[in-house]
Amino acid sequence: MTDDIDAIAREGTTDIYLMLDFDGTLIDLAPTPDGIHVPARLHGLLAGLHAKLDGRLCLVSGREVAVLEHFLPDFPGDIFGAHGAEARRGGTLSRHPLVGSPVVASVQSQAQDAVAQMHGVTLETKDTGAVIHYRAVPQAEGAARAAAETIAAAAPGMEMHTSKMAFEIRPSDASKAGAVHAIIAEQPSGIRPVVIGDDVTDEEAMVVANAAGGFAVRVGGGDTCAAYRLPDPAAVLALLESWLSEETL
Ligand SMILES: O=P(O)(O)OC[C@H]1O[C@H](O[C@H]2O[C@H](CO)[C@@H](O)[C@H](O)[C@H]2O)[C@H](O)[C@@H](O)[C@@H]1O
Repeated sequence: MTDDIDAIAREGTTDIYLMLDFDGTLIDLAPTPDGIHVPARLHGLLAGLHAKLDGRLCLVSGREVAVLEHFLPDFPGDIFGAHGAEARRGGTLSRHPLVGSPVVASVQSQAQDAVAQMHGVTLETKDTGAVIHYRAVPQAEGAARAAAETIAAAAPGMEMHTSKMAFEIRPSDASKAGAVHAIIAEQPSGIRPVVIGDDVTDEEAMVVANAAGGFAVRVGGGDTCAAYRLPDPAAVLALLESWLSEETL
């Protein structure tokens, strides 16, 4: 494991397919999901690198595709959203079969009732499920977890997943690993998948990238299967800038 940004940069861009997480990787975490700040230079950086990589750059995020389109309106690449339960590929959006279902509606309704009982805990709804956030009241973690587990256990086809100061109920067959598998299956041999992420939800994608001959970069702390580590999103942007400015032989 190394946190040497230069060592990662030397991996080069000639044969990589770059898969980027959003929160905590490209942008700093914030008190609320809507409270994030997107650095102005990120837009041009992603567009420039997408072009340099001949399109081999995508987002793989827990956020919904529509939310990512809101924060990154000019992003030209493919977007895997809602932990792989949604995908915008070549401009066409596909969504998990549970979107719009009574199952998801019931999950959201129960989650709304649950957070109403927990002071400071908030609800983020997605068309694929619900997220119970306790960042403002860390002492509510146990109650939030119990509520999310109970709701998920009663929802066919859904599971509870742990995120940063949050518990999400989402389709059990959706994952960031599935997104990486889909990309790899389309690429010619010799292209190395590269996953950069900060959370436990990114680790399953990193495992796939490693197994396919690529590599991963973990942002921040936590156990990881990644070969590299960077301290924060500022370092990730510096890496991307380094890759963008490298001379291709
Ligand atoms: O896969 P990601 O792109 O990293 O998205 C993961 C989740 O990110 C968001 O929640 C996290 O970031 C918030 C803003 O910084 C923070 O307030 C929250 O505590 C974090 O859990 C987003 O709200 C979720 O929907 C994403 O699944």
